[in-house]
Amino acid sequence: MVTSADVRSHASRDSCWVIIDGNVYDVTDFLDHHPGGANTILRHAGKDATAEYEPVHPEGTLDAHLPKDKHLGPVDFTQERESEKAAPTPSIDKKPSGPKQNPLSVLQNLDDFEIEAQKVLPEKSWIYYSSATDTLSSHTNNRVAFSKVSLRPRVLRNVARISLQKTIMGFRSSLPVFIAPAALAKLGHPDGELCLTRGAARYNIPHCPSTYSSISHAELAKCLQSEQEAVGNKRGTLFFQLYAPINKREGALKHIADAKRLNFTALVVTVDSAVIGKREEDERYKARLDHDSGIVFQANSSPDPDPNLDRPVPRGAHSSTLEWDDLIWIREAWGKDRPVVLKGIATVEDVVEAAKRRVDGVYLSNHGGRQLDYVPSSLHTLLEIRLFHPELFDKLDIYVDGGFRRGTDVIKALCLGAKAVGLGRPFMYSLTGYGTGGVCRAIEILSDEIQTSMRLMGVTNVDQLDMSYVNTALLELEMPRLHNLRLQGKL
Ligand code: HEM
Ligand SMILES: Cc1cc2nc3c(=O)[nH]c(=O)nc-3n(C[C@H](O)[C@H](O)[C@H](O)COP(=O)(O)O)c2cc1C
Repeated sequence: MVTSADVRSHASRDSCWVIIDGNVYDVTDFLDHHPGGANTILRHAGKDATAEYEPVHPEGTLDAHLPKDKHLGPVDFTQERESEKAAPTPSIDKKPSGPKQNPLSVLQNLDDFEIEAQKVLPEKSWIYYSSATDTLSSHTNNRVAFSKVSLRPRVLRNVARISLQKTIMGFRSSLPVFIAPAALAKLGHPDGELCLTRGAARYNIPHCPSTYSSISHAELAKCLQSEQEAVGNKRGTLFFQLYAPINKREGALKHIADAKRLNFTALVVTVDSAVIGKREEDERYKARLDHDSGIVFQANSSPDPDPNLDRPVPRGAHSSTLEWDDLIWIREAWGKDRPVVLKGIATVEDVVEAAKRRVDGVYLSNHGGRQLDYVPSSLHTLLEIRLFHPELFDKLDIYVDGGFRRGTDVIKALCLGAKAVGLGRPFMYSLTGYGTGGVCRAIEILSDEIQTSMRLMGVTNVDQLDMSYVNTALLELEMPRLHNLRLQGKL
């Protein structure tokens, strides 16, 4: 037993203890390895951190990541007067009761879910879901690109019966759409990612949970299985999104082994996150909390980095040393039978690189505008491939995400050659407050929009969609220019 007075006396960066669920943990050495940042924990140093910890970590996190000798045992309050007990950190982030969410039947499009989510999400969670990097240029590009591609509908065709089925990373999906990896779904609903797995299974589309799922991957696999047993059918599938951890190979191999054991059917390796982007809204909010908790401000990066010093990489929550050659052992560990896809590619050159490696697909993405600023939308990169290296579409499968909100957005990407489209924030917003029902309604709306637009375009099968159905002249104006000749192999 550890007394709560003891816990209170370990409240600094040099010695940091926290209480979680009645047990005391020494997290001093872990501070600089915490993917959510050291200050996130330091704010609770010497206190009860359960209320902050619980909604963002799956069961078993402490057992899996904190060495046993740092589990100091249950906290003993008996030697204290009631008034001295280590109280939970005061809840700094409760949403004052505001307007109620509209019934799901009233919502008409995926943007409506964003409005409803903002009504109920506490400020910190809203910022986490909605924020993007630096000037928001990458984030804005994602939406703006859709307005630069118009549709070219054909008429007088029988469009009564249509098919939306697509094979996505080896899985025959009912829609050309999947749920993109997004961490911490429990911020939006206590069932967290379970809502996404259930919704995806019920509509027979894939769900790709994040490495940082707030529900454990094992629970998601169990959830999928029980959804499938309920209908006596193999509906839905789970893909595994992999961030290579700081200890790269060792950590990644452990994730891959878990993914295989739990029967995840594709491995999606995120490659755009050597460091975490500078999401200013997030950082401003956390800096305010730090200031209020008396944490002394420290700049993120040294103004004069010394390449010879072996220090943790600033903003380096995951491996910053992942390279193309690492794909060899990743493929070996994952095996040949199930697809490996690289997520976070933004240039045609990197698609060429990927095609030389043994990967099954690339997933064009600027991470919803959350990583590097001024990165093109995935629609833009698709067009680059189409113009400069169209043969790549035959060599590997190309998936996309970023700013997709409408059925017509999905159709445009399919016309340019994408196999399927991922959506991140819309599904996080859809589960917020509404749970599984919200996710189901979001999928229904998207499916309805895709079907309606296809019929109005004179198309009965998603595989018929090609460049003849779009006018890309405006977006073509933005293609890299001086670069063109090199891209075409003429320089
Ligand atoms: C021991 C006390 C811990 C506390 C108080 C704590 C608290 C938090 C909080 C509040 C967040 C949300 C993000 C933020 O507000 O910055 C977070 C994120 C996270 N934590 Fe912890 N955590 C603890 C331990 C751990 C452990 C042992 C792990 C295991 C690796 C872990 C992994 C993560 C991950 C992966 C994220 C998500 C990062 C992201 O996507 O931004 N945490 N943590
Ligand atoms: C709240 C949030 C968390 C995310 N977490 C992850 C993650 O853990 N892994 C990852 O590869 N991408 C992550 N992403 C990026 C998404 O997979 C996806 O690329 C992006 O959300 C697509 O843009 P959209 O939100 O406009 O649909 C996250 C995005 C958001 C909004």
